[in-house]
Amino acid sequence: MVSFFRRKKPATSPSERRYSTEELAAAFPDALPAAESATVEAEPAADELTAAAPVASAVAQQTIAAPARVEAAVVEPEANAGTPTPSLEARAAAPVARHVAVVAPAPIPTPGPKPEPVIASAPAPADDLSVSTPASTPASTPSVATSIDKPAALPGKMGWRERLRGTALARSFGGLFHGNPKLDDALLDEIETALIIADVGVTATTDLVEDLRKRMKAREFADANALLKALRADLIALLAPVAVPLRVDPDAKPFVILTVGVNGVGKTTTIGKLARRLKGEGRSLMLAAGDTFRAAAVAQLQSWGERNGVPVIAQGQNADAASVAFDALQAAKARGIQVLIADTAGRLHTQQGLMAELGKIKRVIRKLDDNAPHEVLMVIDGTTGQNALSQLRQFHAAVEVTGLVVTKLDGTAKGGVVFALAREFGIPIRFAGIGERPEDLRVFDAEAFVDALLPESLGA
Ligand SMILES: Nc1nc2c(ncn2[C@@H]2O[C@H](COP(=O)(O)OP(=O)(O)OP(=O)(O)O)[C@@H](O)[C@H]2O)c(=O)[nH]1
Repeated sequence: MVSFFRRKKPATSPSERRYSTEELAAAFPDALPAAESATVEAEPAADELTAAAPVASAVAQQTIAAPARVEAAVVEPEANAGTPTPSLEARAAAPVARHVAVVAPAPIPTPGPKPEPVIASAPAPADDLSVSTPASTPASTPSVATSIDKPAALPGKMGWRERLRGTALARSFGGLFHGNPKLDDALLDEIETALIIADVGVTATTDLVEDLRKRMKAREFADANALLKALRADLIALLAPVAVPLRVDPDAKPFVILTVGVNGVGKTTTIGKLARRLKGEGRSLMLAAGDTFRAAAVAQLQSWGERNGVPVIAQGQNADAASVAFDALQAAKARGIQVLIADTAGRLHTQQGLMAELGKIKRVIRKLDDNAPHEVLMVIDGTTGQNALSQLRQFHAAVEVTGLVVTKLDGTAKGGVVFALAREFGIPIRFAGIGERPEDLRVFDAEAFVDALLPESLGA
């Protein structure tokens, strides 16, 4: 680890690295133009990729204006006004409609011709989850509205590389392996630095680098390219055990997914994307608007549900999140829904009272189903770095997290925290968020992720 303090800079600064059209063509000989490639291997909701149609400017304006309209759509349940909330046991026997506001699904627009791409001048507001397909827009598949100034991710592994190119790890490795470096200790020191700076964590980094050093000394690598291949295999081996996709148990009626995480990590957005994916797989869905702290979060889900034909159970702002989840589960059972996704308010892992509330949500829904929630999905912001580890530790202690979504890996993420999470917890990473568009929620693919961080070969 001492070597971390005595190493030189890569010969080429990662930020200076540019890829020519020829280099890209050579790197991706099989790549099709985005419009032609509608299918992605290992991506169950391949239909989402076609839903990535660029959004027309009119739609963009509608989206930005949406919050006002959405606010009006929040329905306060009449039964709650001035009436004391009955005990959960009493409510278990009572008709669902007394307590909940169910947003009736709107008819699903039929897919039509794609609008011409128009680049919006400004990104969408931070909490803009509402669907960007107003009724007056030429029919196109509704999408969760997010920032609209970025091109859609390209399908398949190429999409990963495109989106993760900006991460610290990808830039460091790009610089390091550019121009056939010598196979020596200095190269290993540089790799060590890159991994530590990218938040892979000291232990994981030391293990990786020392293994490579031993093999180098044993003359296992003919050149730096062989070392790069070995590094790739080691990184994939670290992630492979956690690349376990979410499996919806058809016997769970409904399969309940409880989403948790700290503020602003992308929970509500992820729910929209996930709901879209599950719906695309032909499952019946219901959403529970359990983020009762933030009125906009309730409105986001309601608006999204309305436009996508997905019922949303909501109560007023500041309602008891456990009560919302309970009502939703009761309603989902009554309707024979296959998947219920419950949102929760973002909370800091250090806020003991709020963390305890998560445990309460779990206990309350277990009054209706001993096995619920079937998945406690924690959303982690990939830009958080090592703090993500303490977040997961606390949430896991409170609600026993069963799956992770690491979002914003496309942004200013360093990329390494995914390895640190995998190594320390071994909890399945179900999805990776590599952009703000619906199709950018990808089933986590260890190979695609590692390949997006490493150059394809020396000199690439
Ligand atoms: N670049 C990028 N942005 C993302 C991704 N996922 C979510 N976001 C953005 O993150 C921001 C916050 O998302 P929300 O869904 O509102 O976060 P939240 O966790 O529900 O927030 P709270 O309700 O405050 O806890 C939004 O601007 C999203 O568009 C991703 O994978 N990449």
